[in-house]
Amino acid sequence: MAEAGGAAGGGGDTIFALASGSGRAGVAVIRLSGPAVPEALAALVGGVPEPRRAVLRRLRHPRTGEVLDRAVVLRFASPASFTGEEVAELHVHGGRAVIEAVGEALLACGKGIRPAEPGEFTRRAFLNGKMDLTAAEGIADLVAAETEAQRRQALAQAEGALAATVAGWAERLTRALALSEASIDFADDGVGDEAETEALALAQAVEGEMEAALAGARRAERVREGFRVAIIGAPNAGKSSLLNRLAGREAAIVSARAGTTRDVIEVRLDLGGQAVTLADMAGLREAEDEIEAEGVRRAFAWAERADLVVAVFDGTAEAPDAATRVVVSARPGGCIGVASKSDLGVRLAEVDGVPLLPVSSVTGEGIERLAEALTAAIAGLAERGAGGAVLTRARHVSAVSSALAALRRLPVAALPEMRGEELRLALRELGRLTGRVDVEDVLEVVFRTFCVGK
Ligand SMILES: Nc1nc2c(ncn2[C@@H]2O[C@H](COP(=O)(O)OP(=O)(O)OP(=O)(O)O)[C@@H](O)[C@H]2O)c(=O)[nH]1
Repeated sequence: MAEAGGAAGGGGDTIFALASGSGRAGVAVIRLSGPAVPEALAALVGGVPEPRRAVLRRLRHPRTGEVLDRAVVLRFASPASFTGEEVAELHVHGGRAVIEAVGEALLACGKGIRPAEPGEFTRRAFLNGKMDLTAAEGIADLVAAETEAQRRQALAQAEGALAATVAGWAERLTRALALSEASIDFADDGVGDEAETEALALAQAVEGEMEAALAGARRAERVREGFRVAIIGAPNAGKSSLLNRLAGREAAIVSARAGTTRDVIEVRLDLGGQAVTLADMAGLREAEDEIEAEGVRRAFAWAERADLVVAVFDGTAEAPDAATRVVVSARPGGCIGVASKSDLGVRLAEVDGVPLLPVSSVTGEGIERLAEALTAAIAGLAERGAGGAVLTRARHVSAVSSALAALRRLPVAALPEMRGEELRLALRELGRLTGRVDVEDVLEVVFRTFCVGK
């Protein structure tokens, strides 16, 4: 971390932002970080409180002396703070006017005090060596987490689970590099071969762990972003009605006219603690016009990338429709079959060995069972490949893939010098992952997604 740390973290400015949510609330927390925090506190509350002791103070405008609010003030002295800088929290009453007045008072303190950019607190924490880049990402995910699984995964990452795994890989590869170099130096003494063998063994073990981590990455990414479930079926099969029933609200338009849904309609659900994006789409058939044709194309594309498909067959029909049947047969195991409109009597019980669950969006029959089946299927997907290092983002996957590619080239590298080069390359990729090297180009990508106040 040392390379990225140091004075670069503060940039001299002192920043502030509302750290709690916007909107009326009992308490709002305004957070400050930077060298001018003690002076700002002196100007606002008439003194600099002892670190880590909550004190109740009148908060005054530094120029007019007008009392703005009574606040609980909490100060953290550098470096023992979230950002590593001087930090303070002002717990004020959570009204809009209070928050605005305090913001204005802070600006009136001068001394390079300004509102924070999104993610700037965490960015400073990272630059001051308080956490690595993966932990910073974990914090962003934790703030954004909507479900239990997301919260758990994000917290583990924020607490350094991925960083620890990567550090373990880097340590062994560094040792392999040292051995590899020693083998060049001592080639004549006969110890070279032994060192070389040990270096390769170390690299191979890391290789295996990286492969396992990459295999679990899709699952981790899904936990973070939500699993994708497509509702497919013929026009008028009852897809939109089913989506509305499952979502518990009228998200999609239901109409007796076939071909009503033309674009993909997505709703977010929490199924057993997992975030799920459930999508209703155009009915699969020969489209009657260009717009519908585009809808059908999008439907196929969405369904293809889906983690799970709910195939809706019109339960009152004598035979299953061909297009939906094709999709079902193409996804053995990745499909839940439904016979819709069960209140009108069901004639279809299974399609090509896939049992159909009778469901009625009118009476609600079977909806609970369908939700349970979906929850179990998603839980199964989330379980698959669980454990080990968790690569939650494309950025992680790309860095580990590149490192792995370098390690795979090791055994075929003709010269020991070339092997050293590959090991350095792999280490560099791991450094990018944690933010130890090439920081600037990844910083923007990582912190762009943060909210203000974090
Ligand atoms: N009796 C009964 N009618 C239903 C049920 N589900 C849907 N319908 C009716 O079937 C028709 C089509 O329903 P939708 O939900 O719009 O079907 P869809 O598959 O989304 O249709 P498209 O958007 O055209 O692809 C509407 O008239 C609904 O009222 C059900 O469970 N029972």
